[in-house]
Amino acid sequence: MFVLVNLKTYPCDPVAVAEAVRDVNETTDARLAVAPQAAHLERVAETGVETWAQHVDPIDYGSNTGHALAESVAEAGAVGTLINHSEQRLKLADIDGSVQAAQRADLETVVCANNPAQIGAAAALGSDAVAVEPPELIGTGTPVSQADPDVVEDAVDAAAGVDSEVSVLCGAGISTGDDVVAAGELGAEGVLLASGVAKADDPTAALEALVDPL
Ligand SMILES: O=C(CO)COP(=O)(O)O
Repeated sequence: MFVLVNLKTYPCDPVAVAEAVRDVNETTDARLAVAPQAAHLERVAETGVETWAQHVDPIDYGSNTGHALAESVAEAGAVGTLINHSEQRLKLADIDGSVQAAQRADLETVVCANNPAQIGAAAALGSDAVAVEPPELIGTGTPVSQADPDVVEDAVDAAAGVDSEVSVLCGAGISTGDDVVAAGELGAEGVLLASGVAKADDPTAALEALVDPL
């Protein structure tokens, strides 16, 4: 299972969480990575953890003030990027452009979507993976894999119907090892999560509990 920890703009210490992710990654067959804010990418990547960006824009070098250029994200140490997170939604054409920008910079891509219908559209854009995250469950602690298992199964079916190579992650409310196991049983190859680690008093303990049953 791929466990991608999104730090959003939570007021956690990104380097401390990155070190926890790096260290727990050494103890498990699961693949762990962390997605800090753009301003923290370099410091996080220097820990040696697998580092992802939270977003890249559908742009190239040039006059694009305030945008996230895929090449700069990669130079800062990111090896992959989220695109179209529920908190950073893009138009379809811009999702397509961001996937192409990320691929130009050799970044792995996960395109997020709110529901299985959007997953089908996202899977058509050539990303490495798609992630279904029902917005109403994000940050609630109520896991999508248990509260709304149909969403995960339908997302897996929708992606497979478009591109059998694209892997499917799920996210929203995931915070325990049981949640991750349930996601896997529904066909997801990984999970996206945030508050369960970024807001934990002890991120290492939270991560250990997440991967323990895997
Ligand atoms: O948005 C998410 C991950 O990208 C999910 O957030 P939570 O894990 O806090 O529900």
